[in-house]
Amino acid sequence: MHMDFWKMHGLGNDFIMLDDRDKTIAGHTDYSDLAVDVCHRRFGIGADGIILARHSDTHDIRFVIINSDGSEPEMCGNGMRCFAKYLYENNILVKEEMTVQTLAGTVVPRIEKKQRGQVVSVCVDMGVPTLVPEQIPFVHDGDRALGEPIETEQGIMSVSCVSMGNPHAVIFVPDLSVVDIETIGPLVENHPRFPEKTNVEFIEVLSHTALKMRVWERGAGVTLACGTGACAAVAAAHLTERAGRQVRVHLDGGDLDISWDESCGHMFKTGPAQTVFKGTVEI
Ligand SMILES: N[C@@H](CCC[C@H](N)C(=O)O)C(=O)O
Repeated sequence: MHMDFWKMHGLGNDFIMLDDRDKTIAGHTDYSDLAVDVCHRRFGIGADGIILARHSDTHDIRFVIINSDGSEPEMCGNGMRCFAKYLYENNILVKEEMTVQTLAGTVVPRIEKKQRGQVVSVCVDMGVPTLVPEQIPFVHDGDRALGEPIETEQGIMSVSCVSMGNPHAVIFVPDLSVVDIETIGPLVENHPRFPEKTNVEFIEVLSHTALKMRVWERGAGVTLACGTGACAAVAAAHLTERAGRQVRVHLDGGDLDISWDESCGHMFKTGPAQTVFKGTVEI
């Protein structure tokens, strides 16, 4: 079977976008195996994950993401901006604002900027960050979520556990350039206190309005950016009085603007979405 795809990225966090509204891909392959195969950087197309557009009975559309290791997370912030652009430019959903069903609940991307009919920037209502144990699977030591000490073979570190629908462990560091992400990232991701594993964000606070972040993603390893992670980092930074509510997060792949609305409690994330190439692959 031939499968059409768009290869897209949001700040270098890259995805293979698939239109699976009629579930034509099902029956031809297992989705988890498909993700592992096509995301492979040498034997496949290469990506951090695949994203499927599916029919929804309750929302404009349903969003499904599968990490490059075949696991299915609840949400993806950078992928959501690509998703809105993919739907809009493919005439699947020509709406400036759309309601999207995800495993993390309803997410609302709004197309911010277009150039010559093409979407270049999207603002996503990412919902409300939470620290409650039911939302962020973490074996709590007491009732803290911020600055929780966990022990790894690299020593004791303080993690702030934030859910954006998917789990995040935010670690504040004085100097990001000396952090060994490839070693510490997987130790925290797979730490027994995170029964569903976790994404791990390393944050250097630059000012009250700017954070520098590098990320180790659950199911994908080091990526150039993570949208849900940037929101989790701003939540943790604000709640610990390290930052305000309007913050620019500098990532390896570029910048995201995060705004945490005080009245509704929602986080809004604005950034670019880009198409790399379009193609067809045999599965
Ligand atoms: N890169 C994404 C997050 C993708 C899912 C994550 N790896 C997980 O397993 O939760 C983002 O931009 O949010």
